Amino acid sequence: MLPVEEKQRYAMAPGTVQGYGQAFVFSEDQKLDWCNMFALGLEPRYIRNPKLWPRRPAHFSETVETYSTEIRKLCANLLKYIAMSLGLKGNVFQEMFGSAVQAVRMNYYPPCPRPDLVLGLSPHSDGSAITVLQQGKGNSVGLQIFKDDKWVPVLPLPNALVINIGDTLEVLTNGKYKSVEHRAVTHEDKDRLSIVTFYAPSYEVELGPMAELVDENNPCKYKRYNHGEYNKHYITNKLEGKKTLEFAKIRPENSN
Ligand SMILES: O=C(O)CCC(=O)C(=O)O
Ligand SMILES: [Fe+2]
Repeated sequence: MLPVEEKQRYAMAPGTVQGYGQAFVFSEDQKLDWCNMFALGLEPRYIRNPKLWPRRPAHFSETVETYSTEIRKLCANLLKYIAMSLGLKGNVFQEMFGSAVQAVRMNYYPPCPRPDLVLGLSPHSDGSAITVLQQGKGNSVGLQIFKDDKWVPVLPLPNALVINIGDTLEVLTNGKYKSVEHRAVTHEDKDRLSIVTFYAPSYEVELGPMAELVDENNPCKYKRYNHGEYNKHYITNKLEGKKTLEFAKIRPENSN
């Protein structure tokens, strides 16, 4: 691990999400999560901030590059099969997304003397279409998903990736695929690392439920919006369950 002074060179500027630090902090009295994040935008190239790419360890950038190229292919493939599972053409998401946005976040959760008092990462759904999450080898259980009104632990399996559905896919599929609310808890004497890739449409794309998935039995639940605006809304609000998806919801009072 790099010394803290070196990590500070890559510090996350307030209101941004790239670099080292804690994202989603908006007030002095907000209870902070027990987590150090390091995040980098990867694709399209213009979202990269080269000043935030650490020079040490020597192979860091190359490793991130190789890993991300493979994960990008995986995301494109998963979306192809998700499209087919909905009876749609395999390439619909690829065509719709344009140059897909890809970012990586490494979350480090140090051991926490009072896991009962503080979360590693507050409950949220991801704003992405899909998220690929890798948990450190031999890590303790930290990730939990909210299912049937309960927090359910996601056991780390050796050599397995966790795939989470994000808000964008919920909107596009008009709720057929639902984004998963999740959080991370801490451990009294074990640390934990997760490496998380977010894959989403290009910022200039206009999104809304796909026409093929809307009919009289499945009325349109979400409005059309610009993905860049949604992303801005997402990163300028604290993590709070699936609250960010409210942005896209058609409210009963203006649904007709
Ligand atoms: O550390 C984890 O397992 C959860 C990370 C996560 O949900 C995120 O980075 O969005
Ligand atoms: Fe997440």
